[in-house]
Amino acid sequence: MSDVNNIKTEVVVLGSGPGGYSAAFRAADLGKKVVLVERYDSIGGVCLNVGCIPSKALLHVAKVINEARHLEKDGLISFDNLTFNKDKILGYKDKIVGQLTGGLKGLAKQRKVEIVQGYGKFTGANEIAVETKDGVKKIAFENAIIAVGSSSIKLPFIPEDPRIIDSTGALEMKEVPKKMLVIGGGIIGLEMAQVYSELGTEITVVEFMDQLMGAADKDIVKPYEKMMSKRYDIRLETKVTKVEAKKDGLYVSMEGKKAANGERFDRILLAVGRTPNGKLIDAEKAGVNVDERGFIAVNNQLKTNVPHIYAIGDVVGQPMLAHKAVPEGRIAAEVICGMKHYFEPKCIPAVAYTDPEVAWVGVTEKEAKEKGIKYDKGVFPWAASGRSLSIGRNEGMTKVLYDENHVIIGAGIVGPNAGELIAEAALAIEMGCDAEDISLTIHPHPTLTETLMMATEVYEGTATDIYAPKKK
Ligand SMILES: NC(=O)c1ccc[n+]([C@@H]2O[C@H](COP(=O)([O-])OP(=O)(O)OC[C@H]3O[C@@H](n4cnc5c(N)ncnc54)[C@H](O)[C@@H]3O)[C@@H](O)[C@H]2O)c1
Repeated sequence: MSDVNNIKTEVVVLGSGPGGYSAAFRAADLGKKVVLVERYDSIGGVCLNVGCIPSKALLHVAKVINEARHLEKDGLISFDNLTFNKDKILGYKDKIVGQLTGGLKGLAKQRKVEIVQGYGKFTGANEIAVETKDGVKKIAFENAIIAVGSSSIKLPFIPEDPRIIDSTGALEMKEVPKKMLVIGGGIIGLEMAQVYSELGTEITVVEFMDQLMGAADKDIVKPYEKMMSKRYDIRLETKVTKVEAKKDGLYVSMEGKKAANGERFDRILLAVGRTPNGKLIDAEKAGVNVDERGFIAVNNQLKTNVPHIYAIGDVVGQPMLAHKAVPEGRIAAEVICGMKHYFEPKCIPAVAYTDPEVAWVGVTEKEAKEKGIKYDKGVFPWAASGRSLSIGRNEGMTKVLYDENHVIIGAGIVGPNAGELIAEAALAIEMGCDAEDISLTIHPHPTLTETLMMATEVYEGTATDIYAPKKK
Protein backbone atom coordinates (compact mmCIF):
# COMPACT_ATOMS: atom_id res chain seq x y z
CA MET A 1 0.00 0.00 0.00
CA SER A 2 1.25 3.50 -0.73
CA ASP A 3 1.92 6.10 1.97
CA VAL A 4 -0.59 8.96 1.81
CA ASN A 5 -1.44 11.96 3.96
CA ASN A 6 1.04 11.49 6.75
CA ILE A 7 0.16 13.65 9.71
CA LYS A 8 1.76 15.21 12.76
CA THR A 9 -0.10 15.65 15.97
CA GLU A 10 0.47 16.55 19.59
CA VAL A 11 -1.72 13.71 20.91
CA VAL A 12 -2.81 10.51 19.21
CA VAL A 13 -5.39 8.29 20.88
CA LEU A 14 -5.50 4.68 19.70
CA GLY A 15 -9.04 3.37 20.17
CA SER A 16 -12.28 5.33 20.44
CA GLY A 17 -14.20 3.55 23.21
CA PRO A 18 -15.52 5.62 26.13
CA GLY A 19 -11.98 5.91 27.55
CA GLY A 20 -10.42 6.78 24.20
CA TYR A 21 -12.90 9.39 23.07
CA SER A 22 -13.01 10.98 26.54
CA ALA A 23 -9.20 11.25 26.47
CA ALA A 24 -9.25 12.72 22.97
CA PHE A 25 -11.99 15.24 23.74
CA ARG A 26 -10.41 16.32 27.03
CA ALA A 27 -7.01 16.83 25.39
CA ALA A 28 -8.66 18.85 22.60
CA ASP A 29 -10.58 20.95 25.14
CA LEU A 30 -7.27 21.71 26.81
CA GLY A 31 -5.90 23.03 23.52
CA LYS A 32 -4.05 20.08 22.02
CA LYS A 33 -4.13 18.99 18.40
CA VAL A 34 -5.59 15.48 18.62
CA VAL A 35 -5.97 12.52 16.27
CA LEU A 36 -8.29 9.67 17.24
CA VAL A 37 -7.65 6.34 15.53
CA GLU A 38 -10.45 3.78 15.28
CA ARG A 39 -10.53 0.57 13.27
CA TYR A 40 -14.32 0.49 12.87
CA ASP A 41 -16.55 2.81 10.81
CA SER A 42 -18.22 4.18 13.86
CA ILE A 43 -16.55 5.60 16.96
CA GLY A 44 -17.59 4.68 20.50
CA GLY A 45 -15.83 1.32 20.76
CA VAL A 46 -17.31 -1.88 22.12
CA CYS A 47 -19.40 -0.03 24.70
CA LEU A 48 -21.44 2.07 22.31
CA ASN A 49 -21.46 -0.22 19.29
CA VAL A 50 -21.55 -3.79 20.54
CA GLY A 51 -21.56 -3.67 24.34
CA CYS A 52 -23.03 -1.58 27.16
CA ILE A 53 -25.49 0.51 25.18
CA PRO A 54 -27.06 -1.97 22.72
CA SER A 55 -27.32 -4.56 25.50
CA LYS A 56 -29.12 -2.06 27.73
CA ALA A 57 -31.55 -1.25 24.92
CA LEU A 58 -32.40 -4.95 24.56
CA LEU A 59 -32.54 -5.40 28.34
CA HIS A 60 -35.04 -2.56 28.56
CA VAL A 61 -37.39 -4.36 26.17
CA ALA A 62 -36.79 -7.62 28.08
CA LYS A 63 -37.68 -5.91 31.36
CA VAL A 64 -40.92 -4.48 30.02
CA ILE A 65 -41.93 -7.92 28.75
CA ASN A 66 -41.04 -9.44 32.13
CA GLU A 67 -43.06 -6.86 34.06
CA ALA A 68 -46.05 -7.26 31.78
CA ARG A 69 -45.90 -11.02 32.32
CA HIS A 70 -45.74 -10.50 36.09
CA LEU A 71 -48.85 -8.34 36.11
CA GLU A 72 -50.63 -10.77 33.83
CA LYS A 73 -49.74 -13.72 36.04
CA ASP A 74 -51.27 -11.91 38.99
CA GLY A 75 -54.41 -11.24 36.96
CA LEU A 76 -54.03 -7.43 37.01
CA ILE A 77 -53.86 -7.14 33.26
CA SER A 78 -54.53 -9.55 30.48
CA PHE A 79 -53.64 -9.89 26.85
CA ASP A 80 -54.45 -12.68 24.48
CA ASN A 81 -50.94 -13.37 23.49
CA LEU A 82 -47.87 -11.28 24.20
CA THR A 83 -45.95 -11.14 20.95
CA PHE A 84 -42.84 -9.29 19.93
CA ASN A 85 -41.28 -8.15 16.69
CA LYS A 86 -37.60 -9.09 16.68
CA ASP A 87 -36.70 -6.84 13.75
CA LYS A 88 -38.35 -3.84 15.39
CA ILE A 89 -36.53 -4.59 18.66
CA LEU A 90 -33.24 -4.72 16.76
CA GLY A 91 -34.20 -1.49 15.00
CA TYR A 92 -34.85 0.15 18.36
CA LYS A 93 -31.40 -0.92 19.57
CA ASP A 94 -29.66 0.19 16.36
CA LYS A 95 -31.39 3.57 16.46
CA ILE A 96 -30.06 4.26 19.95
CA VAL A 97 -26.56 3.17 18.97
CA GLY A 98 -26.78 5.37 15.86
CA GLN A 99 -27.90 8.38 17.89
CA LEU A 100 -25.01 8.04 20.30
CA THR A 101 -22.25 7.27 17.81
CA GLY A 102 -23.56 9.99 15.48
CA GLY A 103 -23.53 12.39 18.43
CA LEU A 104 -19.92 11.47 19.15
CA LYS A 105 -18.90 12.23 15.56
CA GLY A 106 -20.48 15.65 15.98
CA LEU A 107 -18.66 16.22 19.27
CA ALA A 108 -15.34 15.26 17.63
CA LYS A 109 -16.00 17.71 14.80
CA GLN A 110 -16.86 20.55 17.18
CA ARG A 111 -13.54 19.98 18.94
CA LYS A 112 -11.60 19.57 15.69
CA VAL A 113 -10.48 16.11 16.73
CA GLU A 114 -9.39 14.36 13.53
CA ILE A 115 -10.69 10.79 13.23
CA VAL A 116 -8.53 8.38 11.26
CA GLN A 117 -10.34 5.18 10.42
CA GLY A 118 -8.21 2.07 10.19
CA TYR A 119 -6.12 -0.37 12.20
CA GLY A 120 -3.26 1.41 13.99
CA LYS A 121 0.02 -0.08 15.18
CA PHE A 122 3.18 1.47 16.57
CA THR A 123 6.16 1.68 14.22
CA GLY A 124 8.38 3.55 16.70
CA ALA A 125 8.33 5.57 19.90
CA ASN A 126 6.79 8.56 18.10
CA GLU A 127 4.89 7.03 15.21
CA ILE A 128 1.76 5.01 14.59
CA ALA A 129 0.94 3.60 11.15
CA VAL A 130 -2.74 3.20 10.32
CA GLU A 131 -3.99 0.85 7.61
CA THR A 132 -6.77 2.95 6.14
CA LYS A 133 -8.87 2.09 3.12
CA ASP A 134 -6.80 4.63 1.15
CA GLY A 135 -3.44 3.22 2.17
CA VAL A 136 -1.11 3.51 5.15
CA LYS A 137 -1.32 6.76 7.05
CA LYS A 138 1.63 7.56 9.32
CA ILE A 139 0.91 9.62 12.38
CA ALA A 140 3.89 11.29 14.04
CA PHE A 141 2.96 12.11 17.63
CA GLU A 142 4.37 13.82 20.70
CA ASN A 143 2.16 11.86 23.12
CA ALA A 144 0.08 8.74 22.64
CA ILE A 145 -2.77 7.27 24.67
CA ILE A 146 -3.36 3.55 24.14
CA ALA A 147 -7.05 2.79 24.61
CA VAL A 148 -7.40 -0.43 22.62
CA GLY A 149 -9.65 -2.32 25.01
CA SER A 150 -10.20 -6.05 25.14
CA SER A 151 -11.73 -8.95 23.19
CA SER A 152 -13.89 -11.92 24.15
CA ILE A 153 -11.90 -14.93 25.33
CA LYS A 154 -12.15 -17.98 23.10
CA LEU A 155 -11.83 -21.50 24.47
CA PRO A 156 -9.41 -23.66 22.44
CA PHE A 157 -11.66 -26.71 22.25
CA ILE A 158 -14.64 -24.83 20.89
CA PRO A 159 -15.01 -25.10 17.11
CA GLU A 160 -15.59 -22.19 14.74
CA ASP A 161 -19.29 -22.30 13.97
CA PRO A 162 -21.78 -19.50 13.31
CA ARG A 163 -24.08 -21.00 15.96
CA ILE A 164 -21.42 -20.34 18.61
CA ILE A 165 -21.53 -16.65 19.41
CA ASP A 166 -19.92 -14.13 21.73
CA SER A 167 -21.54 -10.98 23.13
CA THR A 168 -21.30 -9.23 19.75
CA GLY A 169 -23.03 -12.12 18.00
CA ALA A 170 -25.63 -12.27 20.76
CA LEU A 171 -26.50 -8.60 20.21
CA GLU A 172 -26.93 -9.19 16.46
CA MET A 173 -29.68 -11.62 17.43
CA LYS A 174 -29.87 -13.27 14.03
CA GLU A 175 -32.54 -15.50 15.50
CA VAL A 176 -34.13 -16.37 18.80
CA PRO A 177 -32.97 -19.96 19.37
CA LYS A 178 -35.05 -22.56 21.13
CA LYS A 179 -32.31 -23.82 23.43
CA MET A 180 -29.16 -21.84 24.27
CA LEU A 181 -26.19 -22.75 26.44
CA VAL A 182 -24.46 -19.84 28.13
CA ILE A 183 -20.88 -20.73 29.05
CA GLY A 184 -19.82 -18.44 31.91
CA GLY A 185 -22.02 -17.07 34.69
CA GLY A 186 -20.50 -13.58 34.64
CA ILE A 187 -22.19 -10.30 33.81
CA ILE A 188 -22.13 -10.66 30.01
CA GLY A 189 -23.57 -14.16 29.97
CA LEU A 190 -26.30 -13.34 32.46
CA GLU A 191 -27.35 -10.06 30.82
CA MET A 192 -27.70 -11.71 27.42
CA ALA A 193 -29.42 -14.73 28.99
CA GLN A 194 -32.01 -12.30 30.36
CA VAL A 195 -32.75 -10.87 26.92
CA TYR A 196 -33.02 -14.22 25.16
CA SER A 197 -35.02 -15.78 27.97
CA GLU A 198 -37.68 -13.03 27.83
CA LEU A 199 -37.98 -13.63 24.09
CA GLY A 200 -38.63 -17.31 24.68
CA THR A 201 -35.26 -19.08 24.60
CA GLU A 202 -34.69 -21.93 27.03
CA ILE A 203 -31.47 -21.08 28.88
CA THR A 204 -28.82 -23.29 30.48
CA VAL A 205 -25.96 -21.52 32.30
CA VAL A 206 -22.75 -23.40 33.03
CA GLU A 207 -20.36 -21.78 35.50
CA PHE A 208 -17.32 -23.41 36.99
CA MET A 209 -17.30 -21.43 40.21
CA ASP A 210 -19.76 -22.14 43.04
CA GLN A 211 -21.76 -18.96 42.40
CA LEU A 212 -22.84 -16.67 39.59
CA MET A 213 -21.16 -13.23 39.34
CA GLY A 214 -18.08 -14.51 41.18
CA ALA A 215 -16.80 -11.10 42.33
CA ALA A 216 -19.95 -10.23 44.29
CA ASP A 217 -20.89 -11.51 47.75
CA LYS A 218 -23.01 -14.67 47.63
CA ASP A 219 -25.87 -13.20 49.67
CA ILE A 220 -26.28 -10.36 47.18
CA VAL A 221 -26.40 -12.77 44.24
CA LYS A 222 -28.66 -15.27 46.00
CA PRO A 223 -32.04 -13.50 45.46
CA TYR A 224 -31.20 -13.15 41.76
CA GLU A 225 -30.06 -16.76 41.52
CA LYS A 226 -33.18 -17.98 43.32
CA MET A 227 -35.47 -16.16 40.88
CA MET A 228 -33.53 -17.18 37.82
CA SER A 229 -33.23 -20.82 38.81
CA LYS A 230 -36.98 -21.05 38.23
CA ARG A 231 -36.37 -20.01 34.64
CA TYR A 232 -32.86 -21.15 33.76
CA ASP A 233 -31.09 -24.43 34.24
CA ILE A 234 -28.14 -23.12 36.28
CA ARG A 235 -25.22 -25.52 36.65
CA LEU A 236 -22.61 -24.30 39.11
CA GLU A 237 -19.25 -26.00 39.67
CA THR A 238 -19.54 -27.40 36.18
CA LYS A 239 -17.43 -26.73 33.11
CA VAL A 240 -17.74 -27.42 29.44
CA THR A 241 -15.05 -29.73 28.12
CA LYS A 242 -16.13 -30.53 24.58
CA VAL A 243 -18.37 -29.08 21.89
CA GLU A 244 -19.17 -30.88 18.68
CA ALA A 245 -20.84 -28.96 15.90
CA LYS A 246 -23.18 -31.25 13.99
CA LYS A 247 -25.74 -30.44 11.35
CA ASP A 248 -28.68 -30.78 13.71
CA GLY A 249 -27.14 -28.97 16.67
CA LEU A 250 -24.24 -28.34 19.01
CA TYR A 251 -23.44 -31.31 21.22
CA VAL A 252 -21.85 -30.42 24.53
CA SER A 253 -20.01 -32.46 27.14
CA MET A 254 -19.27 -31.17 30.60
CA GLU A 255 -17.42 -32.06 33.79
CA GLY A 256 -18.40 -31.31 37.37
CA LYS A 257 -21.44 -31.22 39.60
CA LYS A 258 -24.14 -31.02 36.96
CA ALA A 259 -22.31 -32.42 33.98
CA ALA A 260 -24.00 -33.79 30.89
CA ASN A 261 -22.62 -35.82 28.06
CA GLY A 262 -23.42 -34.92 24.49
CA GLU A 263 -26.34 -32.62 25.36
CA ARG A 264 -27.82 -30.81 22.36
CA PHE A 265 -28.20 -27.03 22.06
CA ASP A 266 -29.19 -24.77 19.17
CA ARG A 267 -26.82 -21.96 20.14
CA ILE A 268 -23.91 -21.42 22.49
CA LEU A 269 -23.06 -18.04 23.96
CA LEU A 270 -19.44 -17.96 25.05
CA ALA A 271 -19.01 -15.45 27.86
CA VAL A 272 -15.97 -16.59 29.82
CA GLY A 273 -14.32 -13.20 30.17
CA ARG A 274 -12.37 -10.72 28.11
CA THR A 275 -8.68 -10.51 27.30
CA PRO A 276 -6.73 -7.24 26.78
CA ASN A 277 -5.73 -6.22 23.25
CA GLY A 278 -2.24 -5.04 24.28
CA LYS A 279 -0.42 -7.58 22.10
CA LEU A 280 -2.13 -6.53 18.89
CA ILE A 281 -0.57 -3.09 18.40
CA ASP A 282 3.21 -3.67 18.13
CA ALA A 283 3.66 -1.70 21.35
CA GLU A 284 7.16 -3.16 21.72
CA LYS A 285 8.25 -1.13 18.67
CA ALA A 286 7.58 1.95 20.80
CA GLY A 287 9.39 0.36 23.74
CA VAL A 288 6.15 -0.13 25.74
CA ASN A 289 6.13 -3.20 27.98
CA VAL A 290 3.20 -5.54 27.47
CA ASP A 291 2.86 -8.54 29.78
CA GLU A 292 2.20 -12.12 28.70
CA ARG A 293 -1.55 -11.72 28.91
CA GLY A 294 -1.59 -8.47 26.93
CA PHE A 295 -1.93 -6.00 29.80
CA ILE A 296 0.10 -2.77 29.83
CA ALA A 297 1.28 -1.60 33.26
CA VAL A 298 0.77 2.09 34.09
CA ASN A 299 1.37 4.33 37.10
CA ASN A 300 -1.33 6.39 38.80
CA GLN A 301 -1.02 9.01 36.07
CA LEU A 302 -1.63 6.31 33.42
CA LYS A 303 1.96 6.54 32.13
CA THR A 304 3.50 3.40 30.68
CA ASN A 305 7.23 2.68 31.03
CA VAL A 306 7.69 5.10 28.10
CA PRO A 307 6.97 8.49 29.67
CA HIS A 308 5.18 10.11 26.71
CA ILE A 309 2.98 7.06 26.06
CA TYR A 310 -0.06 6.46 28.26
CA ALA A 311 -2.52 3.58 28.44
CA ILE A 312 -6.06 3.46 29.82
CA GLY A 313 -9.14 1.24 30.10
CA ASP A 314 -9.40 -2.55 29.74
CA VAL A 315 -5.82 -2.84 28.46
CA VAL A 316 -4.36 -1.62 31.79
CA GLY A 317 -6.22 -4.11 33.99
CA GLN A 318 -9.34 -4.98 35.91
CA PRO A 319 -12.05 -3.99 36.32
CA MET A 320 -12.77 -3.86 32.60
CA LEU A 321 -15.48 -1.25 32.85
CA ALA A 322 -16.29 1.83 30.78
CA HIS A 323 -16.78 3.95 33.90
CA LYS A 324 -13.22 3.18 34.96
CA ALA A 325 -11.82 3.92 31.49
CA VAL A 326 -13.45 7.36 31.20
CA PRO A 327 -11.77 9.04 34.21
CA GLU A 328 -8.51 7.30 33.32
CA GLY A 329 -8.72 8.76 29.82
CA ARG A 330 -9.43 12.24 31.11
CA ILE A 331 -6.57 12.07 33.60
CA ALA A 332 -4.10 10.88 30.94
CA ALA A 333 -5.12 13.86 28.78
CA GLU A 334 -4.80 16.25 31.71
CA VAL A 335 -1.36 14.94 32.68
CA ILE A 336 -0.22 15.36 29.06
CA CYS A 337 -1.44 18.95 29.32
CA GLY A 338 0.68 19.57 32.40
CA MET A 339 -1.87 19.00 35.17
CA LYS A 340 -0.85 17.13 38.30
CA HIS A 341 -3.79 14.72 38.35
CA TYR A 342 -3.86 11.13 39.55
CA PHE A 343 -6.23 8.18 39.17
CA GLU A 344 -6.82 7.08 42.74
CA PRO A 345 -10.51 6.24 43.19
CA LYS A 346 -11.48 4.73 46.52
CA CYS A 347 -13.93 2.42 44.80
CA ILE A 348 -15.37 1.47 41.41
CA PRO A 349 -18.94 0.16 41.33
CA ALA A 350 -19.93 -2.96 39.39
CA VAL A 351 -23.44 -3.58 38.07
CA ALA A 352 -25.16 -6.50 36.38
CA TYR A 353 -28.16 -5.07 34.52
CA THR A 354 -30.14 -8.25 34.91
CA ASP A 355 -33.64 -8.28 36.40
CA PRO A 356 -33.25 -7.97 39.35
CA GLU A 357 -30.10 -5.91 38.99
CA VAL A 358 -27.11 -6.78 41.13
CA ALA A 359 -24.65 -4.05 42.14
CA TRP A 360 -21.73 -3.78 44.50
CA VAL A 361 -19.05 -1.26 45.38
CA GLY A 362 -16.04 -0.98 47.66
CA VAL A 363 -15.08 -3.80 50.00
CA THR A 364 -17.12 -7.01 49.74
CA GLU A 365 -17.52 -9.35 52.70
CA LYS A 366 -15.47 -12.03 50.97
CA GLU A 367 -12.67 -9.52 50.34
CA ALA A 368 -12.83 -8.25 53.95
CA LYS A 369 -12.52 -11.84 55.22
CA GLU A 370 -9.64 -12.63 52.86
CA LYS A 371 -7.72 -9.50 53.82
CA GLY A 372 -8.57 -9.59 57.51
CA ILE A 373 -10.42 -6.26 57.37
CA LYS A 374 -12.60 -5.83 60.48
CA TYR A 375 -16.12 -4.85 59.56
CA ASP A 376 -19.74 -4.94 60.59
CA LYS A 377 -22.82 -4.67 58.40
CA GLY A 378 -26.39 -3.52 58.16
CA VAL A 379 -28.83 -5.41 55.94
CA PHE A 380 -32.27 -4.23 54.88
CA PRO A 381 -34.65 -6.65 53.13
CA TRP A 382 -36.77 -4.94 50.51
CA ALA A 383 -39.80 -6.97 51.59
CA ALA A 384 -40.12 -4.18 54.20
CA SER A 385 -39.90 -1.38 51.61
CA GLY A 386 -43.24 0.12 50.62
CA ARG A 387 -41.82 1.26 47.32
CA SER A 388 -40.46 -2.14 46.48
CA LEU A 389 -43.76 -3.84 47.26
CA SER A 390 -45.67 -1.23 45.26
CA ILE A 391 -43.71 -2.16 42.13
CA GLY A 392 -44.60 -5.78 42.73
CA ARG A 393 -41.17 -6.88 43.91
CA ASN A 394 -39.94 -8.09 47.26
CA GLU A 395 -36.80 -10.05 46.53
CA GLY A 396 -34.36 -7.16 46.88
CA MET A 397 -31.84 -6.51 49.61
CA THR A 398 -29.44 -3.70 50.51
CA LYS A 399 -26.33 -4.37 52.54
CA VAL A 400 -23.84 -1.79 53.77
CA LEU A 401 -20.44 -2.57 55.33
CA TYR A 402 -18.74 -0.32 57.92
CA ASP A 403 -15.28 -0.34 59.44
CA GLU A 404 -14.53 -0.07 63.15
CA ASN A 405 -15.03 3.71 63.03
CA HIS A 406 -18.50 3.28 61.50
CA VAL A 407 -17.16 4.55 58.16
CA ILE A 408 -18.81 3.03 55.09
CA ILE A 409 -16.40 0.78 53.21
CA GLY A 410 -18.67 -1.19 50.92
CA ALA A 411 -22.20 -1.95 49.79
CA GLY A 412 -24.10 -4.54 47.83
CA ILE A 413 -27.61 -4.21 46.44
CA VAL A 414 -29.89 -6.60 44.60
CA GLY A 415 -33.25 -5.53 43.21
CA PRO A 416 -34.74 -3.40 40.45
CA ASN A 417 -32.61 -0.28 39.86
CA ALA A 418 -29.76 -1.52 42.08
CA GLY A 419 -27.39 -0.06 39.48
CA GLU A 420 -28.78 3.44 40.07
CA LEU A 421 -28.89 3.03 43.86
CA ILE A 422 -25.28 1.91 44.20
CA ALA A 423 -24.08 5.39 43.19
CA GLU A 424 -25.10 6.76 46.60
CA ALA A 425 -22.88 4.18 48.32
CA ALA A 426 -20.01 4.99 45.93
CA LEU A 427 -20.35 8.68 46.80
CA ALA A 428 -20.51 7.85 50.52
CA ILE A 429 -17.30 5.81 50.30
CA GLU A 430 -15.55 8.46 48.24
CA MET A 431 -16.56 11.17 50.75
CA GLY A 432 -15.57 9.06 53.76
CA CYS A 433 -19.14 9.13 55.14
CA ASP A 434 -19.92 7.35 58.37
CA ALA A 435 -23.17 5.63 59.29
CA GLU A 436 -24.81 8.79 60.67
CA ASP A 437 -24.08 10.71 57.47
CA ILE A 438 -26.35 8.26 55.69
CA SER A 439 -28.94 7.57 58.36
CA LEU A 440 -29.47 11.28 59.15
CA THR A 441 -29.73 12.26 55.50
CA ILE A 442 -33.40 12.58 54.67
CA HIS A 443 -34.19 10.28 51.78
CA PRO A 444 -37.40 10.81 49.80
CA HIS A 445 -40.28 8.49 50.68
CA PRO A 446 -41.33 6.19 49.19
CA THR A 447 -38.24 5.36 47.18
CA LEU A 448 -35.81 2.51 46.90
CA THR A 449 -33.05 4.94 47.95
CA GLU A 450 -34.43 4.64 51.49
CA THR A 451 -33.13 1.08 51.62
CA LEU A 452 -29.56 2.36 51.95
CA MET A 453 -30.60 4.61 54.82
CA MET A 454 -32.56 1.77 56.42
CA ALA A 455 -29.67 -0.70 56.12
CA THR A 456 -27.61 1.89 57.98
CA GLU A 457 -30.31 2.25 60.62
CA VAL A 458 -30.28 -1.52 61.05
CA TYR A 459 -26.53 -1.31 61.63
CA GLU A 460 -27.04 1.48 64.18
CA GLY A 461 -29.97 -0.25 65.84
CA THR A 462 -32.29 2.71 65.12
CA ALA A 463 -34.49 1.13 62.45
CA THR A 464 -38.24 1.35 62.95
CA ASP A 465 -39.42 -0.13 59.65
CA ILE A 466 -38.22 -3.56 60.66
CA TYR A 467 -37.56 -5.12 64.06
CA ALA A 468 -33.77 -5.22 64.33
CA PRO A 469 -32.78 -4.46 67.91
CA LYS A 470 -29.24 -3.29 68.48
CA LYS A 471 -26.79 -6.05 69.23
CA LYS A 472 -25.72 -5.99 72.89
N1 LIG B 1 -22.74 -4.35 33.13
C1 LIG B 1 -21.42 -4.26 33.04
O1 LIG B 1 -20.79 -3.45 33.72
C2 LIG B 1 -20.69 -5.17 32.12
C3 LIG B 1 -21.37 -5.76 31.08
C4 LIG B 1 -20.66 -6.60 30.26
C5 LIG B 1 -19.32 -6.84 30.48
N2 LIG B 1 -18.69 -6.25 31.51
C6 LIG B 1 -17.29 -6.57 31.77
O2 LIG B 1 -16.74 -7.31 30.72
C7 LIG B 1 -15.86 -8.27 31.22
C8 LIG B 1 -16.17 -9.65 30.71
O3 LIG B 1 -17.43 -10.12 31.19
P1 LIG B 1 -17.74 -11.66 31.21
O4 LIG B 1 -19.08 -11.84 31.81
O5 LIG B 1 -17.45 -12.28 29.89
O6 LIG B 1 -16.57 -12.23 32.13
P2 LIG B 1 -16.44 -12.54 33.67
O7 LIG B 1 -15.00 -12.78 33.88
O8 LIG B 1 -17.13 -11.54 34.49
O9 LIG B 1 -17.25 -13.91 33.83
C9 LIG B 1 -16.89 -15.06 33.13
C10 LIG B 1 -17.32 -16.27 33.95
O10 LIG B 1 -17.05 -17.43 33.18
C11 LIG B 1 -16.62 -18.46 34.04
N3 LIG B 1 -15.89 -19.42 33.23
C12 LIG B 1 -14.70 -19.26 32.62
N4 LIG B 1 -14.38 -20.36 31.90
C13 LIG B 1 -15.40 -21.22 32.05
C14 LIG B 1 -15.66 -22.53 31.55
N5 LIG B 1 -14.83 -23.16 30.73
N6 LIG B 1 -16.81 -23.16 31.90
C15 LIG B 1 -17.69 -22.53 32.74
N7 LIG B 1 -17.49 -21.30 33.23
C16 LIG B 1 -16.37 -20.64 32.89
C17 LIG B 1 -15.78 -17.72 35.07
O11 LIG B 1 -15.69 -18.46 36.27
C18 LIG B 1 -16.56 -16.43 35.25
O12 LIG B 1 -17.49 -16.51 36.29
C19 LIG B 1 -15.92 -8.20 32.73
O13 LIG B 1 -14.82 -7.45 33.20
C20 LIG B 1 -17.20 -7.50 32.98
O14 LIG B 1 -17.19 -6.79 34.21
C21 LIG B 1 -19.36 -5.44 32.34
